Amino acid sequence: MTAPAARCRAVTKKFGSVLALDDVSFELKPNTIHGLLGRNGAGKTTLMRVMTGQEFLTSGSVEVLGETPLENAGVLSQISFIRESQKYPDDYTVKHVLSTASYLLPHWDQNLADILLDDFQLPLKRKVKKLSRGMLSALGVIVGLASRAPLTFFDEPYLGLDAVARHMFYDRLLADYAEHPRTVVLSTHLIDEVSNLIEHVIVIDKGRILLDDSADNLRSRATVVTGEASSVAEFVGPAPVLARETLGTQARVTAELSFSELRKADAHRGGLTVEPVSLQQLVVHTTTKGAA
Ligand SMILES: Nc1ncnc2c1ncn2[C@@H]1O[C@H](COP(=O)(O)OP(=O)(O)OP(=O)(O)O)[C@@H](O)[C@H]1O
Repeated sequence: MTAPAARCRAVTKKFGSVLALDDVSFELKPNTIHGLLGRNGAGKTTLMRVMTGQEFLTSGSVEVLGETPLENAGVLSQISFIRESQKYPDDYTVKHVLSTASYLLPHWDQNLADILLDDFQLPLKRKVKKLSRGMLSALGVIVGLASRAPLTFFDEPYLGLDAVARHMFYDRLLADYAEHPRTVVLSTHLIDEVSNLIEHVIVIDKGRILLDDSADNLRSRATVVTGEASSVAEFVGPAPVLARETLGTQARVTAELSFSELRKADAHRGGLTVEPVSLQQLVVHTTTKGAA
């Protein structure tokens, strides 16, 4: 079995009386794009800070690439952590940021950085403090991608990016990842946008892991059934219902039924349509249930 890229064991992190992480245990799979999903304040950033050696733990242990990340220059040089609130020295230009990153990150690819600079049309000589919000996010995205770090964390990297730029980020990430597989953690609230990108899903709520499974497994957990209400009810049977909408005699029900070809054929005979549940629906349902 291949070693995990990182592993948290019973990690608890308290900030005074705030329990940000509560007995968290999970692994990051090597060469996999993970979605780290959860509501505001769920603990996503804290989890990434813990894994990148920026926070001391209250209890538990973290291993990254087989070692502790805390004050471990060797491990930290293999990690790229991109977040919106990144601070740069006051007089830094875009060029300074890129040359510092190229110096600190041994897997840096300048050719990729140049292509991305052109894609996102970032002015090399402009001071970072004069960049627009979207340009600042684009700079983070460029550093994160061109670093080609074996372990790359993107903490909501899209803030301020318009839809075209966000999709450019997703496309470039996917294309570069296909050629240079690595472990990626993407924390985002835009679940629908990234659902084709994410291979493994981790959902955190109030500092606890609620879901930790492959995106394919999750999608097959539930099915959306649409059609005449009584036929839908008959088809769904006793399966737990996650969501229900009705419009006149029509119903659209999301139920814990695995999505299969067999069910699809049955549904068609009954004049119903069936679709796999979307990741977003599943995450919303899981976190609302967790909050209840
Ligand atoms: N340095 C800190 N001091 C005190 N409390 C903190 C600190 N950092 C985080 N917290 C608290 O820990 C909890 C988790 O915060 P965290 O930033 O990890 O959430 P998040 O999932 O990243 O949220 P968002 O999606 O809103 O960015 C929150 O209640 C937050 O207020």
